[in-house]
This record gives sequence, structure tokens and C-alpha cells, in this order.
Amino acid sequence: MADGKRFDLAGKRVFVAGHRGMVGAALLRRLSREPVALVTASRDELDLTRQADVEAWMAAQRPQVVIVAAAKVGGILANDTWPVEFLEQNLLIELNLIRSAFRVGVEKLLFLGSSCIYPKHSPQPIKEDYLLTGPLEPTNEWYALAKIAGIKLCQAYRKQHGAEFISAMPTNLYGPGDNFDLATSHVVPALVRKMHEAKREGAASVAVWGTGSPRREFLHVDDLADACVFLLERWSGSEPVNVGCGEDVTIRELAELVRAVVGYQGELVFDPTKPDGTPRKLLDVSRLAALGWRPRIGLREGLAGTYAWFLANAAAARGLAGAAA
Ligand SMILES: NC(=O)C1=CN([C@@H]2O[C@H](COP(=O)(O)OP(=O)(O)OC[C@H]3O[C@@H](n4cnc5c(N)ncnc54)[C@H](OP(=O)(O)O)[C@@H]3O)[C@@H](O)[C@H]2O)C=CC1
Ligand SMILES: C[C@H]1O[C@H](OP(=O)(O)OP(=O)(O)OC[C@H]2O[C@@H](n3cnc4c(=O)[nH]c(N)nc43)[C@H](O)[C@@H]2O)[C@@H](O)[C@@H](O)C1=O
Repeated sequence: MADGKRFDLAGKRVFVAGHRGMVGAALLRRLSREPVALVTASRDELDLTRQADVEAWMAAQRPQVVIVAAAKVGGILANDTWPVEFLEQNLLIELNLIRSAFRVGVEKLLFLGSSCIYPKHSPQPIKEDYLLTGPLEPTNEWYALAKIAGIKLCQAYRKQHGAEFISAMPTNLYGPGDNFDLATSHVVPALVRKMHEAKREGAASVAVWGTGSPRREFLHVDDLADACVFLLERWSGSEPVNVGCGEDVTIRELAELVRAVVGYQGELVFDPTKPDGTPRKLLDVSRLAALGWRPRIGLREGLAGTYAWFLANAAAARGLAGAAA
């Protein structure tokens, strides 16, 4: 904790908003190891964009801890294609959850930002206080503005009311339960699916978006979930905390790694008509490291595990329902 005290999760009712998503599911796996009462609500049970429903549900369920892992999330093309949904839905979800958490006396709330909300040309590695110091990446400025508002709202509730609302800034995430729909997914699940299908069909090449030169830092979602529990117990500052692995690769290097993991023999063809996005967004993770947290899952090991999960769950994986494995 910024002030040294440790928040004790034991015996608490913990609401994981967005529990069916990649991060939410990882949080359930991680929290199942803690003596807590897990509280969840699917979108059918509770549409988090509907204020009155969220207020009524929170008043009835009275969670003591809330992790905001629910959001409208997508890759670079999805963000660029649907600015209204990425701005509007994320503002509504975070406003409803943060506001009703305060109204029902939630003891601690963790909000998730993202490395992509820092200024496009931040000095590297990116420190938490670089937020709002320059123009955003145009492809996801809508999502970024919503996320920045969420961080600021948590800071406002702490400043005005002393609320224990904290924020984390995860880097690019991947792992089991990711979204494999090629139109809306992030790069890792997209390349895993494309190379798997190319291998199965004997295709001579696989299209990789952009030039391959942008650099990205990738953290396995199980490491993120562990960092979230760590921060709930040990961080009580107003400032967000970067969560990453401290190293990055080019998209070309990532594609070559995925090709090796999938066992695809064909060519990679780079498509410069697709956006590269931010040239680099490596996080400075010294604040989290100073608290004593380290990631455990390396990229190659994590990609292999993700592909294994994909093979075992292809028929049911999001964006793949019914697709032949
Ligand atoms: N993936 C990444 O690389 C990164 C993600 N993050 C952050 O982590 C969090 C989770 O991301 P991730 O797990 O990848 O995203 P997913 O899309 O996998 O999960 C998002 C979850 O939010 C739920 N949700 C969305 N809208 C609503 C709604 N209106 N009502 C109820 N539930 C809703 C979804 O429900 P349903 O299953 O029904 O669709 C889903 O379970 C987000 O805050 C994201 O910004 C931060 C950095 C990187
Ligand atoms: C995670 C974080 O950051 C996200 O931004 P991003 O990191 O640019 O997201 P991305 O994973 O979609 O792309 C990473 C890079 O990879 C290249 N790339 C190659 N081939 C494919 C491909 O087939 N699909 C995709 N999606 N990208 C590809 C792509 O061109 C780009 O250069 C935000 O949208 C936002 O969601 C956010 O919170």
C-alpha cells in the first residue's frame, strides 16, 4: 500500500464485473485460491450500461470489493471502426459501477485502464505520470478517453470522499478465453487463429496487418490477474500502477514466434494498408516491481499455452463458435 497498510481480502464479497471475458475469467481462476465470496453477473443478468439496473443490483448484492473487468474491448481495427460504442459503452459501464460502488459503501475498487491510453509518442518506457501529457493514438482515442475518465473518476472519489478506488494500467494482454474473431480481436489471438487455419488448409501465406515494425509488450492474462489481487492487497495510492512484463517485441518477431508455436511453415505477408497504430508502448513497471510483484509467464510459454487452449476450446471460443478446429 502507498501507506504500507495491507487490505485483507479474506471473507470479503468480491464482484468481478465482466467475469466471462478473458481478464474476468482469469480473475475468477486467481480469486478461487483466496478465501473470498465471488459475486458475478452475466450481461443477460445485468447490462452494466443501464444505470438503474446497476444501482439496484449493487444495492441488493452489496459487494465489498469490485474489480471492473467489464468493458467494450477490441483490437486496433475495431476501435477505429466503432468510436461511438467504444466511447459511449465504456463511459456508461465505468460510471455506473464506480458511482454505485461508492453509494453502497464498497471498501475497495480496482479499475482497469490500458497502456494504449498513454500519449502516442510517450518517452519509453512509459511512466504512469506521462498520462495526459500529449496527443492520443487516433485509432483508439475514443476508448482511451473513456478509460482516462474512469481513472479520473476513481481519483475524484478518493480526493473528495476518501474512497479506496485504485487503478491499474495493463499492457497488451493475451491468453485463454481471448476473443478470436478476426474483425474485433487483438493481434495475438488473430495470428494464432490465422496461422492455425493456414496450417490446416495448407495455405502458402498468412496476412499480418501493418508493417511488422511496431513494438508491443505482451503479458499473460494469468499474470495480470495475479497482479490485480496483489494491488488490491498492497496498493492504496491515487496514481495508477503500470502492469507489464518490462520487455517488448516487434509484431514481426511476434508473428514468427506464433508461426513456430503453431507449427505453420508458410510465409508471412505484411499488409501496410492496415494500421500500425502506436509505434511502441513499453511500460515502466518500476512502481509495481518496487512493491514486490513480478510476472511469471514468458511469451513463448504463454503463446504455447494459449494455442493449446485454442485447440481444446476452438469450437466454443469467442468469435469461433462452430468453426471447425
Ligand atoms: N485485452 C487486452 O489486451 C487488455 C484489456 N484491458 C482491460 O481489461 C478489461 C477486460 O478486457 P478483456 O477481458 O480483454 O475483454 P473481454 O472483451 O474479453 O471481456 C469484457 C467483458 O465485459 C463484459 N461486458 C461488456 N459490456 C458489457 C455490458 N454492457 N454489460 C455487462 N457486461 C459487459 C463482456 O461480457 P460478454 O462476455 O457478455 O460480452 C465481457 O465479459 C477491460 O477493462 C480492458 O479495457 C487492458 C489492457 C489490455
Ligand atoms: C490492447 C490495447 O491496445 C490496442 O491497440 P494495439 O496494441 O494496437 O492492438 P492490436 O493488438 O489490435 O494491434 C497490435 C499491432 O498488431 C498488428 N497486427 C498484425 N496483424 C494483426 C491482426 O491480424 N489483428 C490485429 N488486431 N492486429 C494485427 C496491428 O496492426 C498493430 O500494429 C487498443 O486497440 C486497445 O484494445 C488496448 O486496450
